[in-house]
Amino acid sequence: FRRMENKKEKTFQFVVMGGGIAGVTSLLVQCVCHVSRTLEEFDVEEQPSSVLEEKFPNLTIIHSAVKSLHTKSHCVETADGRVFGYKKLCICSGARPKLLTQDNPYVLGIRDTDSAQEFQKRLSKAKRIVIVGNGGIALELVYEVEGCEVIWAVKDKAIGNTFFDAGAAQFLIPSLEADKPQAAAPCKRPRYTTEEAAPGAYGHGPTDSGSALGPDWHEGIALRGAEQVSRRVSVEYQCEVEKIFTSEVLHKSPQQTLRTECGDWPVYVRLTNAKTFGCDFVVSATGVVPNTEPFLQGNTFVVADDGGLQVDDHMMTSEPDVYAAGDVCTACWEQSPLWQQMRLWTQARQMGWYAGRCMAAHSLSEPVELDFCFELFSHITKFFNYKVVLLGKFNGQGLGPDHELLVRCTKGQEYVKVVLSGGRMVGAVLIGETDLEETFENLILNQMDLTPYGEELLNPDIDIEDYFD
Ligand SMILES: Cc1cc2nc3c(=O)[nH]c(=O)nc-3n(C[C@H](O)[C@H](O)[C@H](O)COP(=O)(O)OP(=O)(O)OC[C@H]3O[C@@H](n4cnc5c(N)ncnc54)[C@H](O)[C@@H]3O)c2cc1C
Ligand SMILES: NC(=O)C1=CN([C@@H]2O[C@H](COP(=O)(O)OP(=O)(O)OC[C@H]3O[C@@H](n4cnc5c(N)ncnc54)[C@H](OP(=O)(O)O)[C@@H]3O)[C@@H](O)[C@H]2O)C=CC1
Repeated sequence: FRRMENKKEKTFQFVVMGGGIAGVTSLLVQCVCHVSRTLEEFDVEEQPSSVLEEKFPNLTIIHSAVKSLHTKSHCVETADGRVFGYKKLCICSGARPKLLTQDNPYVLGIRDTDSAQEFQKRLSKAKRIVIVGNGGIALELVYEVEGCEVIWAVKDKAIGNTFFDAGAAQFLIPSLEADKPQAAAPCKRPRYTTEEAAPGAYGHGPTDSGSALGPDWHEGIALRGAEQVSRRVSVEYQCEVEKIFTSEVLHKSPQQTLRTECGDWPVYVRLTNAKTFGCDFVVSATGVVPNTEPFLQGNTFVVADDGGLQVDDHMMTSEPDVYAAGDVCTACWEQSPLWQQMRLWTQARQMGWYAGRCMAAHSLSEPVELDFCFELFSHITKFFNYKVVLLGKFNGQGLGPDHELLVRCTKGQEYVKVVLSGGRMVGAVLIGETDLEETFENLILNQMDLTPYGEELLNPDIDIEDYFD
């Protein structure tokens, strides 16, 4: 304790750890709070750290990873050996890909600019890749990759299990078989990217990654393989990876026939459905693990089952004066029946913003209430070139059999699913230009009894927006 006390170079009121969206939002709240207590809005834009420091005289940016945290002496030690004290600390260290196997050069994960560039480089020489996983990254890649055969291995009966049900999957599947529309709509949202990190800025090991890519990351990046084909995806349902082995192993094994069957490839993937595919490399799009390692040793953080730092309704971890936000944390407060955590850009931003507000309020001994954004889960994204809006318990999460579904689907145009519980709307999946999101968001929030409307709720001839206005 005394040794760390003596090593402290400086003690800051607030220390935010991590330069992703959660960290940036959280620290800007600190800066904004010091400039004006009433300022509530700001834009996140990429700027050199010197410009930020000039704009916010109370801000110091340190380009070094945190290698250890000493909660008892309220200080962090950076990879370059410096020690900084804090009054309040917010951990925003994000997450990293949960790879199928570690240290296999043929198994890639995608997280930050570097890993995306590596993927792009390897893809440009590839004729066939295997993508494993059934969530966000896999959904984006199978649609975007061209000029390369894709084998997509999913554990489930339908595609996209983290975002929608089998009905929505069935609606989307034909888009995988059709050609991509030529003139893609231009990206309207600003993309969130990072500057190249200074060499060694993030140390080694799990912390040497940059910030997560986030929405629209593949806009403007050519995801093209070495073949002259357009998109060619084969989905292998209800299977997992049994084994990944290289051609050297194959040469030594008695399974010579396998080589004749599968062709000559640098790496082979054996699936639990007994099929083996040779490929140039494997993309492990199998979720994330929160980056907590450097902070756990010597401290007594309560860690959730998914590996995240548990936080309460003030974004506080179990350690005094330590907050956490974004992918690194797990929301463990009593949640609104219409919200759930998913490791998403929007939630990282909301958590960062709210954590910043809580830190400022606690320092000023002011009360702070759980932010309204945690009342209702909402996510807007794009899959297979369709706008996708997810609201509330969009997949009936945690509702058991006690819920009812209403579905409206027009092939190639829209898929609308409403989840009702006790006659009230608790969730919705809207795919395509449905224009229903605002009305449904209101209906979910006001919990109006919709029993009298029955299936008319999704009658396309009724202007529902007008009706409930
Ligand atoms: C390919 C891809 C596409 C995505 N697309 C979408 C999408 O379309 N929509 C959506 O909502 N979400 C999307 N996401 C998820 C979203 O990007 C993340 O949920 C979000 O960016 C997490 O933000 P964060 O700030 O918590 O973590 P991160 O962005 O991971 O930032 C963590 C930061 O902490 C730093 N760090 C780590 N360890 C240390 C340490 N010891 N010391 C100091 N710094 C450290 C890292 O270098 C990094 O800067 C996508 C993710 C990926 C990978
Ligand atoms: N447009 C968007 O909103 C996007 C969001 N993201 C976010 O980025 C992060 C990383 O994306 P991603 O890696 O796709 O993670 P996701 O959590 O979205 O999906 C991971 C998928 O991999 C499956 N899986 C896990 N382990 C295995 C295994 N051993 N074998 C086979 N399948 C497995 C999971 O199944 P199960 O669920 O059954 O465990 C799940 O289907 C996520 O937080 C995601 O939400 C990424 C891209 C786009």
